[in-house]
Amino acid sequence: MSCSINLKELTYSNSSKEVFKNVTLDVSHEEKVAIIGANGSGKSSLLKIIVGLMKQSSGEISLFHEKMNSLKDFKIYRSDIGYLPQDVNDHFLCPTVIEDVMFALRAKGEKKDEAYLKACSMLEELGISHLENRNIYDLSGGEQKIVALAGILITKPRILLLDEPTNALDEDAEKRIIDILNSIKKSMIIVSHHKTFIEKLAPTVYKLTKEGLNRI
Ligand SMILES: Nc1ncnc2c1ncn2[C@@H]1O[C@H](COP(=O)(O)OP(=O)(O)OP(=O)(O)O)[C@@H](O)[C@H]1O
Repeated sequence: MSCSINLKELTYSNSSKEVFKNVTLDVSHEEKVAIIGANGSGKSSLLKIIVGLMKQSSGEISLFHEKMNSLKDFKIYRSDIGYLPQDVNDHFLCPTVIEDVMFALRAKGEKKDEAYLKACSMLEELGISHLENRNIYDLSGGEQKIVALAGILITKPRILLLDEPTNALDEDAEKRIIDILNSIKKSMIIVSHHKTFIEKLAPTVYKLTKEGLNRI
């Protein structure tokens, strides 16, 4: 089966310690994989490394069978990867919800009317139409998380890397996110501490420790 993401013996050390080593993982086309692990085990760092925001200490990353040797290589695939950070505070580029969700489509050259209609339908699908004209920085943490997800899903990336997507969400919002993510046929890596969420979404679960990534 074709692989979207291949990680080979990744090691990552920050300024004070080795965070993890021997991380090897293949994520197939349309496969959904969850990563769990203790606080500080390096889950967020691993996602940032896969998306090219941080650099591994050693080891190899391939996206769509292309080896990522430099930032330039990651740039080629930037629009193919939808990355939802754990903390979405710095993620937004526009003041209002609708403008922000439309932003990536407008940047790709889509006409304003078409981008608006697509953004409205995305907000509706995620159950947040009522937030359309709200200032993003007046929203709650959970509301901001869903808006950030809307801005990612609307661009239809080939891979989704989601860091704690249901953190701070209420039960209804979490259920909507599970239904939507289940309906999306894409490769995904989902980092979460939320057991029931993972069980409903990802058949393959790995645990990250400083010794490596092990399937559980
Ligand atoms: N900006 C930073 N500067 C220095 N060290 C950092 C920074 N961010 C994270 N770390 C450290 O790197 C290690 C891995 O952090 P990371 O956030 O990747 O872990 P995590 O598994 O995602 O944790 P959590 O489950 O708490 O979100 C931790 O020891 C953390 O203290």
